Amino acid sequence: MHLSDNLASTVSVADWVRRAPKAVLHDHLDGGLRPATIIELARACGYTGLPTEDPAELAVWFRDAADSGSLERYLETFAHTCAVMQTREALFRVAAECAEDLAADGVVYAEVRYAPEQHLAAGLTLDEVVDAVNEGFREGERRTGGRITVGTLLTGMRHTDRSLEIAELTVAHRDRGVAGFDIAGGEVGNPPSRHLPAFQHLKRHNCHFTIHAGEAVGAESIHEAVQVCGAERIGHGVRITDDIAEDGTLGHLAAYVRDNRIALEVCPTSNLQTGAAKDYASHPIDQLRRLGFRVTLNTDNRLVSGTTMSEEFQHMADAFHYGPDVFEEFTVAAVEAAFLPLPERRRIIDEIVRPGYAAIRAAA
Ligand SMILES: O=c1[nH]cnc2c1ncn2[C@H]1C[C@H](O)[C@@H](CO)O1
Ligand SMILES: [Zn+2]
Repeated sequence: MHLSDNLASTVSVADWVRRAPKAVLHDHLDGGLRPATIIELARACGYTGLPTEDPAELAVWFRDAADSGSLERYLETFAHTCAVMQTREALFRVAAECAEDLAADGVVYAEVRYAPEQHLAAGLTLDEVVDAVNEGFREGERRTGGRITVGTLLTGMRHTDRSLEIAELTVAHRDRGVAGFDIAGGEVGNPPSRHLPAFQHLKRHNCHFTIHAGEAVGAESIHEAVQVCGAERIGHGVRITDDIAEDGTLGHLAAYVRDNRIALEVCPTSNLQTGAAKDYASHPIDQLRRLGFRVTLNTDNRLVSGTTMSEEFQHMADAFHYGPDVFEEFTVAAVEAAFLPLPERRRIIDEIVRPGYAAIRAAA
């Protein structure tokens, strides 16, 4: 009986969830390719390392390989996607398809990130990589009839030493498709303060940035990201719970993050795979939103985590019985924290997000 009850609620939620306007701030370009595209691109560039040439099997392979409880193992799967994203044509195609796939899932605003330094193996320059991805996104937006707006975040990898260069690249391409900067990769042993010159450069040029922190390492990593480096948002950030007592009392860091409205880019399915959370029902997202944190809901990596924005909504609806009001709250929070000019954020909220949820409530 329970099973069929669940099924009934799943079907009805899925229907309106897909139509609901969504915003994603944390989605990796190289973690969200279509499996069939990877296979075609691998053939075109002569990459022979794929574990299978069947698209359905490949999708399952990524999700399973990433589902190890370890961030380091999760990250190993990106060797396959990056291997086939080394030419202008491949980057253009992957970006265009990314915009199409997000729009088909009801995403109206997206910030998609990738590490330009990982796409130089066939001879492209950093500028050529950025131009190819931006042109692909413009093409994808056109194909969807303008239903989605996509900005990019340029990621520096925390285990390499190119972050200042990538920060300079971000400044050079700002206002031309690049919305900001990020630091990603293995967190253990690579604290954000290693990349201080990059953050100082961005600050000097009034550029936006977010930092992956509080995923594999606890509150001290979030402290560095916010207080030493000056992050405006935190990628994941779920381990801020280290600084929250069982009775909900906030420590000074947690209070600072909440009271300064620093957005948490929460990615529940990814957290389950990397071991940052045990299961959906005990995921801290619900506690954090109840405590007043600026919580946004995200995919992280649609292929690698085997998810979509609609599926993340669905998991949260199943775990916490959320309805349209909470999803509207997450979406408004995301657009408010977007690396966009304020009037543009307000326009998306007032003209797209609010009316979209009003229509869903009216139809219920
Ligand atoms: O959740 C993540 N944590 C840290 N690094 C990540 C995560 N998801 C993807 N990455 C890495 C792997 C990609 O190659 C890189 C740039 O998108 O960012
Ligand atoms: Zn990420």
